[in-house]
Amino acid sequence: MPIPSISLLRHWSPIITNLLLRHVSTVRHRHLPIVVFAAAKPQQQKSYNARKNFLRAKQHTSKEYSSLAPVLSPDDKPELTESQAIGTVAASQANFMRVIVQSEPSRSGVELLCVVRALLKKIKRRVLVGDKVVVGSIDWVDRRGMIENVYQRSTEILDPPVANVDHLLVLFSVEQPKLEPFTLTRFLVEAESTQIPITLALNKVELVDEETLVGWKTRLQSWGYEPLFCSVESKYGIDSLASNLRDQTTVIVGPSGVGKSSLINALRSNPRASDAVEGDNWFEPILGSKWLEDQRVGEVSTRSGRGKHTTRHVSLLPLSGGGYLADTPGFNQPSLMKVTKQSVAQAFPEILKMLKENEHGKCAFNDCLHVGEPGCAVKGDWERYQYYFQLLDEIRIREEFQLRTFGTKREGDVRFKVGDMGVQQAEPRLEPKKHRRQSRKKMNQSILDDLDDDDDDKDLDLENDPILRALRNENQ
Ligand SMILES: Nc1nc2c(ncn2[C@@H]2O[C@H](COP(=O)(O)OP(=O)(O)OP(=O)(O)O)[C@@H](O)[C@H]2O)c(=O)[nH]1
Ligand SMILES: [Zn+2]
Repeated sequence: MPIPSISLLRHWSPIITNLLLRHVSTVRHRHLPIVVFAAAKPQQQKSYNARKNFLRAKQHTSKEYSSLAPVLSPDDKPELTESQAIGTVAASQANFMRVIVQSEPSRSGVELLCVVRALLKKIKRRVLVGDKVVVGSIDWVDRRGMIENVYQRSTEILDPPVANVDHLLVLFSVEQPKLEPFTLTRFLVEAESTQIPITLALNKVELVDEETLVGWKTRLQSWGYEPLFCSVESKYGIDSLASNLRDQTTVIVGPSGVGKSSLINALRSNPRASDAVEGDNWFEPILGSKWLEDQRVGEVSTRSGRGKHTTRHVSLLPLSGGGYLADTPGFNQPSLMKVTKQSVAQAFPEILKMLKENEHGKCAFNDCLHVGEPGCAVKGDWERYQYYFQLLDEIRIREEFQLRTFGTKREGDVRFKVGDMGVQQAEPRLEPKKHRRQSRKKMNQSILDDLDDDDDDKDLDLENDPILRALRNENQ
């Protein structure tokens, strides 16, 4: 069984270049404009940068999985050979992925350093941290393997790119920095728009008196949230947070300085959670693996001053009690890119409650924006109504700008790409479906043709391979 090695990367590069060239010429052929944000007026550019690509999550529908990117369904249990295993991608670095797999027969977790199968790259199937994958060609001694296939994702957030996140922890501090209700609302609206379950926690509670905390609790309850209080400093509330995160993949979201890194470290060294040491989530790391080390709280200021162009590595840190925590506290500026004028109301529990309690269960107009239309079920006597107005206005301005610039206001119609050096680009989606199918057919064929030359696919059962079968089927 060959061990995937760095020499494989050399082998892939002409294929990838070839694909890139093919892609570029397709775009040119259609005379479609590629709009680059840098070309916007300074003011527009600024507001767009500020709204940069934050926490956009996709809830996948089966439609989004074309046969060009076939995935294993969550219930698939492929028969595994001795050199295959199923695992979770815990970190990605350059061309390697660190995958934690269950090794047979001991069933304990083992870290493997993996490359991604060339075919997956060719069909542009991105493997993300958090993905559940099938690893093959495993060398159990050298801890090497190759990612052969990916399972369907339940969710996908894009900044940082993590698959299968099933919990968002929105963390703020009561003081240092002071809890600011509008900023908190922005983060909550962004988090709600992903439709991933949320926990709201307030840190640094040892800095304020009991009365202040009770005040916040009542206030946040009226917003529809049940906040958890904690202090990394005094260890207050860390145990209940730990049990809240158990067995889930959690991303911590919150402004700079509230204590996200500190909390991650505290949770990972929590003695209560470590009762389960060498239990559920224990695995054997590769000697010298650095990605598992503690978050440096000292790195805070460097991180908050992090340039847009810096590459960020995301890793999922296993919690000893079970579950994972994403280690990139990267969400400092909610962009609200995924939120539309019509959907922003869905992110306010107060509005949802008023609609539910209304005798008709809705407003008189289906497209009611709840800004005083006749027959509107949303009444004005609630604290965050002004914030709702403010956000609605901001989103309206963005949608109008998109309409002028891209000829579409739906975020889903514009693709955002982080190009070289992190420059953000947007381009309209390629519209004509027929054309797309045509070129996809050609691409499928060229992938099938290319396969004969691929060393790393030689060991696979090409006849029965699910990905290849799907490509062939589509071309029939
Ligand atoms: N008083 C007090 N300070 C805390 C507490 N938790 C964290 N801190 C301090 O708050 C500062 C910021 O903490 P970090 O964990 O780096 O904050 P962060 O949210 O990761 O910040 P960014 O990395 O900039 O997003 C550090 O000086 C911590 O020591 C707490 O419970 N009480
Ligand atoms: Zn209404």
